[in-house]
Amino acid sequence: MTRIGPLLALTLALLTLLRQDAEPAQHSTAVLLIVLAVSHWQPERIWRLRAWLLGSLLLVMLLVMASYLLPEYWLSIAHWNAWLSALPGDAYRWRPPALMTLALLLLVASLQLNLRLALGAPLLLTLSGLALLSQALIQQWATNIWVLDHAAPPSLLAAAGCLLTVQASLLIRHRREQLPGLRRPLLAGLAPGLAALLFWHQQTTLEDRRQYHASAVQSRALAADFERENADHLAAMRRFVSFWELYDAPPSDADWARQASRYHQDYRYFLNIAFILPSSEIIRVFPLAGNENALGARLFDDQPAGRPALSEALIHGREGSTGAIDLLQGVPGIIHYLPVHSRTSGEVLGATAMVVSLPALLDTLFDGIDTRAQALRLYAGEQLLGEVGSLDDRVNWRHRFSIDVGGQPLLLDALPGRSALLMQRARLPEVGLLVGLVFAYLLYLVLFAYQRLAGQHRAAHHTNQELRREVQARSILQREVEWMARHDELTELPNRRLFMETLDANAERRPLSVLICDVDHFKRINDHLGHLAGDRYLRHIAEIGRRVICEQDGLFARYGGEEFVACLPGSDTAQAKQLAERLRQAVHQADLLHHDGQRLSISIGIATQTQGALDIGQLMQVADEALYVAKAGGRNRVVSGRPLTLSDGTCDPLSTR
Ligand SMILES: Nc1nc2c(ncn2[C@@H]2O[C@H](COP(=O)(O)OP(=O)(O)OP(=O)(O)O)[C@@H](O)[C@H]2O)c(=O)[nH]1
Repeated sequence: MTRIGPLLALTLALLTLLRQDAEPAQHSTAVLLIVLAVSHWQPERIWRLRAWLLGSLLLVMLLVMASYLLPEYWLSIAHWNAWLSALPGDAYRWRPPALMTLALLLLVASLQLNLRLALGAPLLLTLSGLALLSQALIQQWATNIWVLDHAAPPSLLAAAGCLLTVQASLLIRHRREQLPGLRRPLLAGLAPGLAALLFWHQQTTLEDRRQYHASAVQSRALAADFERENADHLAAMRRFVSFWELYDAPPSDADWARQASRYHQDYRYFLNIAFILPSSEIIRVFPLAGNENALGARLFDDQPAGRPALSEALIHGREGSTGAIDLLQGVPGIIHYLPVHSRTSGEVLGATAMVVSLPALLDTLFDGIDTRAQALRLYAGEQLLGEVGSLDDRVNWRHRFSIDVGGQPLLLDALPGRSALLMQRARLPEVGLLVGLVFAYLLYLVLFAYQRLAGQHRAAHHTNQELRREVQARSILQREVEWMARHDELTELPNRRLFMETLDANAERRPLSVLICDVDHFKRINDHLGHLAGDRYLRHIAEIGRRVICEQDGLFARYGGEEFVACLPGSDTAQAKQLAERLRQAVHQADLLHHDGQRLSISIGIATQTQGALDIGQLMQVADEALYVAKAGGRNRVVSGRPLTLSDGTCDPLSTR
């Protein structure tokens, strides 16, 4: 599609360009499409050509859009025409329709933006599609009272559609992974874009109707002027006739000339004012100059077209009017015949003829009318009686009015000129459309940026959470490691290290006792009941030790293997012995049996320091010796250690009491 599309668009545009009957606006649109189609190829060596083509296109289309937007009093159509005088015809007629210009402008812009999502290319393409679609739909709903051409022909719409499809497929192919995130900004941008298009359509239709009705009213006023002028000169001629009725005889030459000249002055379009005898002979005519051939003419014979009207006046004594006929003077005109009755006898003395030259009447009426604003044509039936104004560049409107001229119907056609209508035309529809589209574009950009930022924020938040979880896991691990460094995993008691640290921490405390407890014949438990049972026994002893020792604010720890130790700050030998005894008994009474049913027991050695500097090594050694004594003494007993030797060489006298 990316190769065939531009080729197809190029062909369609070329075919339109070659059509003889195409409007100038179609030619210019076709040229723009051809340049745009060529810009879709990306010649590797001459990539600058493409940038140059697109830049020029953008400039041209911005100028065209400006011509739709700028108020007439800022930059008049005459100015545009003067600048573009090199183009044949009226430059305004070369201007592509507004929606087509917009659709192409959006296509060029999205190509210039390299179809980047962050710069709004998807929205531009969608809006361009909407502009093309609405043109196709407008053609269906055409009201035929457009001032501006709103729709390009189907071939050009199809060409633009091809280029749009090419760009859309390129965008989908290259930015596929980012498309799912586009939904929200695209829909949000489309809503005001669509509203702007609808607003434009509604406003432009209203403006067309307003201009149509305004020009119809203007033309109707002209028709009314025409009828009024006709009624005025008839009324004047009736006054003229009543003067001759007072005269009661055919007028003399001098009198006729004097009276008729006044009326002729007021109504310049009277070719002449004549007096006709009942025999239809013209005996008086004013002005004589130019009407010499009329004087003496017998109208029944010489102007048969006017005979019925003249008979009305001369035979029946009523006003008669010829309608539009060819006059003796060789121009189209209307003759009104008004009978002149004798004041005394009432007989018809003759008739006054008022010969109206239609071209002169039209000149009088249309004097001062802007012939660029409208062309006027006057018909009698199918016969064209006169016209003013050029018929070039007219909109497709015709206001037709029937005018009663002395009982004869004439038709007045008013054909409004396009450039005058453009001058009076409001720019609101196009301005509204542009403002709406700019708003839609900005909304897209804001939402797109917001969505992208929100995505980045979510990713950062996710990473943060991961990091926090990692830190938590590591700190738990750290605590576990720290705990394990100071505790025994099997019994969960403090281990040897924590025991030593506790002793260090209580180095100043006196008295200070330690117990070393050893399970009696534990090997037998392992051997006969298995290591798992041995472990369970150790955990049970640990539980008993923790309960008993911690009650006295002491620390019960596993020293290693089946050996436990207790640190009893503030306990003298007696208190330590009492506690050790309670511990021993508690273990002995627990439900811990050897395989042969004998109760499990422990032996405990005690060492107490009541004064002097703490010597942990000696303290532990004394307790160990006491344990040895307890073992040697038959086990399941508590033995206090020997007195400790202080650093000054004296004995700790209270250490065994
Ligand atoms: N199940 C188990 N056994 C252990 C553990 N640590 C040490 N032991 C066992 O404890 C036993 C200690 O035995 P010995 O040192 O010979 O002493 P004993 O059998 O308790 O006899 P006396 O101390 O002389 O009363 C050994 O069989 C070790 O394998 C442990 O964590 N779990």
